[in-house]
Amino acid sequence: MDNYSSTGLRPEDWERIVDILPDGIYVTNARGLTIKVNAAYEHMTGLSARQLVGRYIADIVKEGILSNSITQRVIDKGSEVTAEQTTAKGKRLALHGIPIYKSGSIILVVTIVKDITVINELGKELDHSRQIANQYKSRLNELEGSPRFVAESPQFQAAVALAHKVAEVDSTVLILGESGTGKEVLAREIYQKSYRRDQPFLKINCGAIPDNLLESELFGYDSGAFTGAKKGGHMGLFESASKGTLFLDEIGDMPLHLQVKLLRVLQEHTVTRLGSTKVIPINTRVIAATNQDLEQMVREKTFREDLYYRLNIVVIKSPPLRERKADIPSLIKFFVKKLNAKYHLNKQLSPELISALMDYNWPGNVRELENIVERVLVTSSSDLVSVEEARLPWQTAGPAGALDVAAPFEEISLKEACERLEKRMLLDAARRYKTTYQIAEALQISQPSVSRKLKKYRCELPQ
Ligand SMILES: Nc1ncnc2c1ncn2[C@@H]1O[C@H](COP(=O)(O)OP(=O)(O)OP(=O)(O)O)[C@@H](O)[C@H]1O
Repeated sequence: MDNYSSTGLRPEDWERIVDILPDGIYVTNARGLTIKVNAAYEHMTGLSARQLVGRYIADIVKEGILSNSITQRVIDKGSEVTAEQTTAKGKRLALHGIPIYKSGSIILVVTIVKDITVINELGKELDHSRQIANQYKSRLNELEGSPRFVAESPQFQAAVALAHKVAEVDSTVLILGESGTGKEVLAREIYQKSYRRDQPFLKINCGAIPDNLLESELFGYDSGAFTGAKKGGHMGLFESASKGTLFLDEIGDMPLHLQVKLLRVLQEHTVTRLGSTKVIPINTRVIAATNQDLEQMVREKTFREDLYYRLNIVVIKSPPLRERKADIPSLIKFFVKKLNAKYHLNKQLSPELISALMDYNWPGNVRELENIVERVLVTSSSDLVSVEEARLPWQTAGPAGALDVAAPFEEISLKEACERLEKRMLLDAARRYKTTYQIAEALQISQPSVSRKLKKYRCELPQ
């Protein structure tokens, strides 16, 4: 019993089925003699079965009826071949030629033809719409007069100018500065001004995730690289950000063994997934940032010297807010506008409050200012918030025994006031920095004085 009779279908039924398929079908024997073309093929190419069936494909091409033959290539190669062609009427066709074997020899070649004109057009339209959307987005930002950040002081303007300059080239950039000074803002600005702005910007905080996870996040892994590895593997951030930009925040926290791998990626522009030997070329721009003293870390051998020199080519310094107070009023305006919109408020800070904010030395930099403005806006009841209503943390006695400037002067001695202020500043710095050397630098006193004072006030550095 053959297949036809077992399914109850006769050869002419198969012919009909082939003719109602939406894809074009072109069938030849092993020597290229055309056996069958279906109706969809005729429709797509404008050729009739009569012109083709019973004729050798080589002759059809010779006569210029078909421009080239995928069938011939399948016969020559002995395996599947795919190609794209444009017809005389401008239709875009995708062709897939498949050899059918019997006892080790080709008996038939079947070519499936799909009309991809519409898909191509849609793809082009989508790209075009995306481009227009992006243009409108940036135009809208300009028109709304909503800059992405504030750069009023000459110090921060210089950092932004350098960011714009290096945006044009692909070099690796290192951004240095205390926490909360706007290192990420600068990294995003480099990206926004680069030709990579329509590609991804990915960010990872090297200090925030465990070492083994950081490794697979950055470099990816192959299936079977370790127990629990995802089937099919996992693309790392270097690969995902290819053509785009990868921002490596807190680079100083990257463990030494990963620093070696990072250096290799930066030098060779290739990445090798964990558990694999395949070398994958990448085109990822790297921007790194840290608030740590990398030079000191190199001396202490916790940061690789070769990587440091590789990263140290273009360095942008993000200055602390206390060194660029000219930015404070504009930053306040910027945050007030943003937060008013976010919380549907219509509040302003009084000139006295703004001047009190100007007087503070901002150990937590712009992030601290942003947080305080938010707290002041959401906790106050008046539309014009006064200094008293704002209850700024450094002006009210906190649990750490902060100096209460609102308290009547006669209640405490000058010595006590100085000590309270000293303790408060020291506690603040101890929360922010990891070593007594960093605290000394921030407070501009010697390291032995820091150690002595920490002991005096029984402060301990976080482990
Ligand atoms: N010049 C600026 N204009 C407007 N907002 C700013 C500016 N600089 C910083 N900010 C805001 O302050 C906050 C902290 O900035 P950012 O995250 O860039 O600092 P950072 O130096 O990268 O901090 P960290 O070292 O802790 O990662 C963010 O919310 C950011 O939007």
